[in-house]
Order: sequence, then C-alpha cells, then structure tokens
Amino acid sequence: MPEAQMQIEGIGLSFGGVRALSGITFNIYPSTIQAIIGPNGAGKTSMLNCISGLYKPQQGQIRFEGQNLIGRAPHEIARLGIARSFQNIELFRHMTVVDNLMLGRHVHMRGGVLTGGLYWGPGQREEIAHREAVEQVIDLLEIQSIRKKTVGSLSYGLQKRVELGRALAMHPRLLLLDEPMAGMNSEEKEDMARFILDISEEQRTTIVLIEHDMGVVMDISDNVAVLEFGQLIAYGTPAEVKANPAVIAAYLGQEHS
Ligand SMILES: Nc1ncnc2c1ncn2[C@@H]1O[C@H](COP(=O)(O)OP(=O)(O)OP(=O)(O)O)[C@@H](O)[C@H]1O
Repeated sequence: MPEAQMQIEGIGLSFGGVRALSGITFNIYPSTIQAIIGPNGAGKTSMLNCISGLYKPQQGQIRFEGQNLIGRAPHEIARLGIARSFQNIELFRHMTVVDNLMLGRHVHMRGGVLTGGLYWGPGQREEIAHREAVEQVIDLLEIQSIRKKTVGSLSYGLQKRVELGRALAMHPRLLLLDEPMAGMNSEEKEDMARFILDISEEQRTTIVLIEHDMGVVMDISDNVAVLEFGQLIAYGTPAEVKANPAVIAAYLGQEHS
C-alpha cells in the first residue's frame, strides 16, 4: 500500500440531536478514485463538507499530505490543493464558459480576478499562465465549441462538465465530486465517467466521488467507502464491497441498483 494522501480519523459530526457522522476512519490514497456511497441521508455530503471545510466536525482529525484540515476555512483548504464541485450547479449563468473557468483559477491569482489583465509586466504574464491552464482544461473536457457560450444557455450535462472544469482549473491534487452524474441521461453519464477517468490517468489527480449510480461506481473506483446512518459499514475494492453482507443489507429495498 502506498502512503495515504488523506487520513480521516474518528470523524464525528452532529447537528443538534442529529448525529450525521460517527467514528469515520479511512484513508485516501494518491492518484486513486475513491467512491463514497450509501443510502440517502447516510452522511456522504456531510463527509465531503468536513473535508472541504464547510462543516467543522466535533470529533476527529483529517490530514491531507500531513497537514491538519480541521479548523481551516474553505479557501485555505482550497489553497492546499483540494477542489470541489457541488451537488447543485454553482456557476455564473450569465458568464461565458471561459470566464467561469478563469474564476476557477482565483486561488492562484495574486492580483485578483479583475486586476489580473489590467497592467503590463508580471500581471500580464500571470494572466497568460492562467489562460494556458484554462485552455488545458478546455481540451481535456472537449468543450472547445462552447467556450464563448454563456453557461445558462447550455444543456444540463454540459453545465455539469463546465462545473467539473472550474474545479479542475485550480489544478487540485485532490478533487471532491458530489454526485457529478446526478440527473444525467446515460450518454451524458458515460461521457462524465470517461472524463473522470481521463483526469485521474492524465493528471494523476486523486478523486473523491459521491455517486448513486452503482454501475458507474463499481466500474471506475479503486476503493469504495460505504456509509449508513453516519457510520462506515464497509471499505474496500468494488469487488470486496459488493460481496459484503452489511452492504447488501443496507441496499436491500433501495432504488439504487
Ligand atoms: N446543515 C445541516 N443541518 C442539519 N442537519 C444536517 C445538515 N447537513 C446534513 N444534515 C443531516 O445529516 C444527515 C446526513 O446528511 P447528508 O446530506 O450528509 O447525507 P447524504 O448521504 O449526502 O444524503 P443524500 O444521498 O440524500 O445526498 C441527515 O440526517 C441530514 O439531515
């Protein structure tokens, strides 16, 4: 086993009387695709929110490349190299695809988004570097033909792809994806699965993926963590998890197949 890139140890999170997570412990390994699955309300998004700094767990530790994440603000965590996409699309609908991707570069901008292009010298060189990073993402996600379109005019599937692009434009070392295929038709899902695999293989980015479509999860993940009622009930390869009696029991009667 390689050394873990992220160590999640004993995470506990409550909202008033609701225990969203308890005693969650698992490792995430570099350049792998790590799925988090589980029935509705199991705590998957809460786990992602603890990693990205939106929620502060009352118990436990999360370390990323040796650095403690608990207590850091979301923007600090982003600067450490962790990007995320959201369950609901959070893009600027009236702006173009390219401009939305440029906003994804903001964690790397010293002069700020608006001043970046206004002066010559270092600012201009920085602007060129950001444009190049964005062009790489456009190539990787095959969105050349829609680069100047406003996001609001695009199909849902393309908007999700642009959202992935915005997170990717940060050049993260770890990418958190919350249901990137929700609401997609099967062709769009296949495309998204291919892009996730491309990102993993070409950029060696670690990907943490919440996904309800079991077929996709089992196809593309290296490791799967299974949550139920805020507890980790299984962890392993897709084959191991699929054969685990606790997982089979958790999914009995669920619509997810
Ligand atoms: N901000 C919050 N305030 C209060 N309760 C919350 C909050 N966020 C999550 N919860 C509760 O924590 C539990 C876990 O929710 P979470 O959204 O993490 O589950 P999930 O596995 O992502 O579900 P889904 O598959 O439906 O998205 C639920 O009981 C939920 O109501």
